[in-house]
Amino acid sequence: MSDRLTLLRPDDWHIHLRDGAVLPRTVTDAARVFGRVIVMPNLVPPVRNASEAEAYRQRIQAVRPAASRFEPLMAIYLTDRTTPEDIRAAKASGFVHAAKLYPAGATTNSDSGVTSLDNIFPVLETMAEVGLPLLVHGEVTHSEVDVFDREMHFIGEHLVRVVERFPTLKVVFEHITTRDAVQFVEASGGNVGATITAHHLLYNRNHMLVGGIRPHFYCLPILKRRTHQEALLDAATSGNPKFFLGTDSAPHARHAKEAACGCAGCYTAYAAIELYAEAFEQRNALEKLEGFASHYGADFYNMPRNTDHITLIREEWVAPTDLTFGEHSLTPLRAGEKLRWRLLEENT
Ligand SMILES: NC(=O)N[C@@H](CC(=O)O)C(=O)O
Ligand SMILES: [Zn+2]
Ligand SMILES: [Zn+2]
Repeated sequence: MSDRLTLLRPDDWHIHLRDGAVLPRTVTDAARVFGRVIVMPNLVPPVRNASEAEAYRQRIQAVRPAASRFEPLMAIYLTDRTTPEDIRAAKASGFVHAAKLYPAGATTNSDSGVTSLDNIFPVLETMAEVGLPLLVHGEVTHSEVDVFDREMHFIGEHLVRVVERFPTLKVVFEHITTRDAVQFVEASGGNVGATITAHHLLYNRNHMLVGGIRPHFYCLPILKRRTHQEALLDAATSGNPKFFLGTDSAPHARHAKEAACGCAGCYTAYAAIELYAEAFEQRNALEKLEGFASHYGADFYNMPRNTDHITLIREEWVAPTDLTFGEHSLTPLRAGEKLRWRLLEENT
């Protein structure tokens, strides 16, 4: 097997760059490899419309590494008060590429999210009409539903209805974590796709809970049992273009994760493509990585694929234990452990 892997430059279709003092960290790490990223809008307050997205985009562009062609693709955050006019303005902006549905209370900074899907049906109608994809954090929020079952319940309770009612709406089921989600996406039309994170391909809930509770593996949707991890690996390495790369790299300062009530989110942007390469290699499917990482997302969003390349070499290195994160520090996923692939910095 080759020790060198050259890929068309990948894109990340789901990332959290945050804001303010931590932007140099998140943007520099993402721009190392990714040509374009879909920037999640769950700031406080959220990015709700084209003008807020434009201001945020400028803050991101201001910290791009010199000479970088890194392009942030913006998404707006749907609330109960989003209007069809907001959608039309977002589409007309040319830099907003999606709208994100956070069920209120489902995850980090989702308090302003949608309380009932029926509230946004006129908005979804307009999105279908103008061709703005819907990105979904697919978990129900009722307290009586077990946290491990929240994604599965979301499919039957909400997603089936949305896909039936708006058959031309493009929908991305974000950061899927279950076999149920894989099967739903496989069975749906070509307008329905899904992103898969590196951490859900590499880990299951045992990694988080056996031998001690490990807060840096805690994210939402939460890591599931191994059989679900296997279903995600099957989907990602299948060559089915409905499944594509979205890291969900979601940094929180170390003190906010190593706490009595720790935040959800794993930081993978510093080594994202290297982690995906490990997952694909475990399946002897490295030849499927380029489609997943560099072709299918762009195709789904009707954007041109990138034209330049990156190269990974098989060479072990040790992940940092500590990254600067504004005035705080950050523990990345895999901190202090070996990684099997390394990015060759000069590109081909
Ligand atoms: N994935 C996470 O665990 N957290 C994300 C929010 C999200 O994508 O749900 C975050 O913003 O921290
Ligand atoms: Zn989410
Ligand atoms: Zn996310």
